[in-house]
Amino acid sequence: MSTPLIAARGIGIRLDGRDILTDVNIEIHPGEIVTIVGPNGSGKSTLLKALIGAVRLSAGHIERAEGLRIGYVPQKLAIDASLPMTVGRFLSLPRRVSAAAIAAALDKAGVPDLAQRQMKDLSGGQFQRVLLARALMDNPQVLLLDEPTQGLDQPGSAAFYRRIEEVRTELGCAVVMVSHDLHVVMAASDRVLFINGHVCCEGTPEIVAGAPEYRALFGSGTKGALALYRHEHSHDHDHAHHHHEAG
Ligand SMILES: Nc1ncnc2c1ncn2[C@@H]1O[C@H](COP(=O)(O)OP(=O)(O)OP(=O)(O)O)[C@@H](O)[C@H]1O
Repeated sequence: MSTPLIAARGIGIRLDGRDILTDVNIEIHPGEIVTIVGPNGSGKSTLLKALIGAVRLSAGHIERAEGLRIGYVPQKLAIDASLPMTVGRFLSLPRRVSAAAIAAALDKAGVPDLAQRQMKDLSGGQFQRVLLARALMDNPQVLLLDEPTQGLDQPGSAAFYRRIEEVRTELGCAVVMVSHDLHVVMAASDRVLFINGHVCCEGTPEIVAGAPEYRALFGSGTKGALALYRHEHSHDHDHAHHHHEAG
């Protein structure tokens, strides 16, 4: 197996005296799509932030490939509606980039014509695409997305995930995302990590969807959707899957 781009080894995170994550191990390999699922408050966003190095660990460590380029789409980004700012300007923050680089990033995000538009006038779906464009600016080897389709309707989020798969194919980047859109995500992921303060189970979407921990929480309703959306990948994955004791 390839050398991981990011590897978390036995990490723990304690915030305000509470253990949020305990003994989490995760490896991200080039080109794979990994989805993190779990109930509200289970530590998904915290895990993503830890992977980019934005949260202090209370145990374990994280290894990143040297010079690793990371793109990150945060869960929330509030922009003051009274502040006039074009999409192009937004993509030029915090450091100035060329108009060509802006156009290329918007193109990759699937919204080539938005550069002159005002940020405050964008629809929810367009806004998410602009955040994606920003994350793609530096041609990342790993793209991390925290609930990127919240607020989008079903066709909107399906289109977003299709774009993510295309970006993965075009750039060859790994994708790590947190999502509640279980149907679509389970179908588009190579590997799923179900967390609830620790890794409850992980493996292919089929393995996780069939795991008792997953079914207890989300039911078995994704089965039909999986069959519907699941498609053949042109490359092989030989990731081992593990079950961990919950609790
Ligand atoms: N800065 C912080 N200080 C203290 N507690 C925090 C902090 N950030 C997050 N938490 C707590 O950590 C737990 C995990 O939060 P996190 O946002 O990672 O969950 P999540 O799985 O992403 O949830 P959701 O699905 O609701 O977005 C929550 O109980 C949250 O209140």
